Amino acid sequence: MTSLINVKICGLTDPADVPAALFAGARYLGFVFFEKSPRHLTFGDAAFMAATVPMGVCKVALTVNADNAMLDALTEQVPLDMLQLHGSESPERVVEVKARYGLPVMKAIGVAGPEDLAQLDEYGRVADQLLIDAKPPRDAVLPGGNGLAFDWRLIAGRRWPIPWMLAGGLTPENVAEAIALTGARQVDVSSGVESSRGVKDAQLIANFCAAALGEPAPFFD
Ligand SMILES: O=C(O)c1ccccc1N[C@@H]1O[C@H](COP(=O)(O)O)[C@@H](O)[C@H]1O
Repeated sequence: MTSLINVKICGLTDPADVPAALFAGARYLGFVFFEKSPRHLTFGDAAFMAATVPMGVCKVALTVNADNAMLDALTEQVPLDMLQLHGSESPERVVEVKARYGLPVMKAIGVAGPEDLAQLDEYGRVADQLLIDAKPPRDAVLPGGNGLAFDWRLIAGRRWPIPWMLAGGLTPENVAEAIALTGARQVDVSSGVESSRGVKDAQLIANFCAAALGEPAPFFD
């Protein structure tokens, strides 16, 4: 039976992370292009990993306030299926990026309180998907990928104009509850499937996907 939940494993750093995520059932793989991140990839390393991803699995490039020169080089050198904009890109910039690269755009929105929810409708008019993440602390180096959750009750029962993903502090232990509470059909994880910062763990990836998909987790010896 096909599961109704799509999982994105974000921040792959090792070529072995690709088969680990595919075997676990991930439908989206995220590659980070942000130098301050421990998951940052060179275009060459990302192209090598992306070449091993079968058709039908979405290869997502995560960027933060990237300019056209950076995105030109990225899209020329790495085969991609989607751009994830995880900075303070305006709705106008989302429109511009979509038109310039011809790729679907997923806009990340940081949520901490009810005052952050108005942007969901605004970006819902221009993006192809929304990614709802915890708003980073004021002094955070990274605008995401911090392993922080937000109060999921803020978005429970919401009507969404376009497809969306839930992210932020998800783990194998809490993802089923997060799905049940928010009604998310897509979930995104980075820190929660790492053995140390920036290092993905095949068992944790399998546990996360199994928990999201409502299946028993395989055990790797
Ligand atoms: O993962 C990163 O290093 C990163 C860097 C800059 C912006 C976003 C980043 N990650 C995204 O944040 C979500 C949530 O991460 P976490 O599970 O809470 O660690 C992640 O899935 C990425 O989409």
